[in-house]
Amino acid sequence: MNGLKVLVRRMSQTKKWEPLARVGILGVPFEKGQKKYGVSVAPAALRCAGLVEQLRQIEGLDVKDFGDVDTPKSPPSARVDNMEHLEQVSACAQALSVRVAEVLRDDRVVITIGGDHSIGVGSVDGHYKVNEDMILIWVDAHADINTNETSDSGSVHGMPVALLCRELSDYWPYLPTMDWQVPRFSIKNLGYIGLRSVDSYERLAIEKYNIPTFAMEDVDTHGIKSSVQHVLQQLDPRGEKPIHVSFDIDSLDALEAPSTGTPVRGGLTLREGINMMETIYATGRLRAVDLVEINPAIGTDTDRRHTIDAGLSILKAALGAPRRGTAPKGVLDLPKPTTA
Ligand SMILES: NC(=[NH2+])NCCC[C@H](N)C(=O)O
Repeated sequence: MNGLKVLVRRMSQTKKWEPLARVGILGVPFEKGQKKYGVSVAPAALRCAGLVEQLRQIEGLDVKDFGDVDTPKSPPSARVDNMEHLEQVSACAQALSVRVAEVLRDDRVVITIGGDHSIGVGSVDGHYKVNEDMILIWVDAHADINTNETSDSGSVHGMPVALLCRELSDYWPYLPTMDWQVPRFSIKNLGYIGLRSVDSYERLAIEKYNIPTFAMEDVDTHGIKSSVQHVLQQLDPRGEKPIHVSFDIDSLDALEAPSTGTPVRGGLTLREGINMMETIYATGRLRAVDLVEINPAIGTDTDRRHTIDAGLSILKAALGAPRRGTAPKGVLDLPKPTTA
């Protein structure tokens, strides 16, 4: 076959991606991956603030709320190998993984509302089961790639990435209760945006595995849009893989999203967050978004409102809400001016 024919055949084989106009929401009221009270009420707080109604306003979007994932009711277990509440974290992630896969198989973009970032183990595991070729963009102030040995806090919300990646599996001891989770996701499919609080061993891991990382200083240099485009390009130059965005609200500057457990100043503006999500939406390949670490129990009423609003804006951008508004369909002109 000549070169042209091969090219034509290859082009016709490449899947044409379009945004999915169907969405499923899952709430995960879980907070045992960190130490502060409150992050488990975020799904209820976001629903109260109009999560479902606001998403339904996006033209053509079919929104289904699948309710909350069952979270473990057992009393908090002891620390295992410097991992607080490992048993609960594991049970929650296992339940979430099953539910995420169900929503994806129903042909919907899955929106997972945490909960703390330890739930990323469940959402990414569930996504991987359906789309083995997925890429993962971890948007966060922190890298969350500690192991039990490198973590100072013992909080599992600082470890989900390390639990997920198969290349890091040798760095873990045997973890009781985690048998269900086989780390098969490859670190080669991971990218970071927004980092500005990275522990020393985390830095080592990022360098060792050459993880495409646009930390805040890189976002300053390149701008948010081309930072996102660079990460996507590095992970998937041909643009053919489904995308999972795990969005920690603390990637936003602490002034924009104050109600969160581990805030860090100097982060993304809400506009940058929105721009990032619009850019990813435009690829047509976004299939899963986690929104985690909103803690409505932290700060004042205004802090809470700003943080929840910021989260809603991020989700709307991820689902194609146009910032410039849409004109009414079939209407050709403005209403007649009323003359006095
Ligand atoms: N998802 C988060 N907010 N993570 C914060 C992690 C903080 C710190 N690196 C730790 O491992 O404890």
